[in-house]
Amino acid sequence: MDGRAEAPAAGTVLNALATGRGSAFAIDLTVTAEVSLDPDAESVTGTVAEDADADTALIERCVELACEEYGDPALGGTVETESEIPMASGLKSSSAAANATVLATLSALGVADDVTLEDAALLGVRAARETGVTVTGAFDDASASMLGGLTVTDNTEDALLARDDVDWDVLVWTPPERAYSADADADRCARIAPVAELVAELALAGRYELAMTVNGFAFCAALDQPTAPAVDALPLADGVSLSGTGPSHVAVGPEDALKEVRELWNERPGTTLLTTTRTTGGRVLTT
Ligand SMILES: Nc1ncnc2c1ncn2[C@@H]1O[C@H](COP(=O)(O)OP(=O)(O)O)[C@@H](O)[C@H]1O
Ligand SMILES: O=C(O)C1=C[C@@H](OP(=O)(O)O)[C@@H](O)[C@H](O)C1
Repeated sequence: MDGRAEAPAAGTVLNALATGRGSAFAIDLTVTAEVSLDPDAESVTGTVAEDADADTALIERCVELACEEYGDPALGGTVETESEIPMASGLKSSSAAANATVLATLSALGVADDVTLEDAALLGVRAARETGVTVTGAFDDASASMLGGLTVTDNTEDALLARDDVDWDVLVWTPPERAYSADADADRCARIAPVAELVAELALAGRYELAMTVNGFAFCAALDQPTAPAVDALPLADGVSLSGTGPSHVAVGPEDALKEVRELWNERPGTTLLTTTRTTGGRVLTT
């Protein structure tokens, strides 16, 4: 009973830590998960290909919950992820790893076609809450990764408020530091709720690029992240924001403009990457 699946990373339009409402868009960097289920195995053992010391509780819980809900809770086995997404950098590696793992498990159980992508994403959100890797559940990030395109959600109710296809070039700057979302200062984020309300209104009106720019300045202030990368990017890009709780930043706009921003961001420590949005989200792969 084997299954394989992939799911993409995402960038932020609205960070949900202020009000519970969030918005994110899928980008073309992926996590692949391989699951092998075994009735004789006593538990689920996870491995992260790039990092032998990484916390595997999230992906192990995803396999367990998918077996409990759609198969046999007594099943054990293995899960291994292989990822292009830097971990704990604001690019939603946790949501993508959870989504890929849930889909790979459903495929191993032979029920992937019977479960909607939204329900599969909600199972990953449950696993993320249970293993403490999230503050709000991060259904904004999970839905963008699983459904592709751009989503707006209310994470307090795990409700999908809107989904849209966007077709953007995307520049990502990833500093060398890591920032685990579970460690973010949620109380300071809650203080900027009036700005987050405005960002939600802009996003629900389809003014995504302006929404993300306002989000970026506000959350950089709340989370003590630098605003200079946004000031570098703003005259050139259509939108720029701190992604999630950082430290990565994302900018969207015409490719030529993003190449100019890249030259400025390349002077900072870390790496830059030019990619695109993705309208397809999580999917089962052949084993
Ligand atoms: N490739 C992966 N495989 C397994 N688990 C992962 C992977 N990437 C992230 N995670 C889980 O997600 C946690 C990081 O989540 P988080 O701080 O929210 O970062 P991000 O912003 O990248 O989602 C890790 O500690 C780990 O539990
Ligand atoms: O844990 C959470 O509830 C969230 C974490 C943040 O993302 P990162 O995990 O990318 O920092 C944020 O953008 C998201 O809206 C909600």
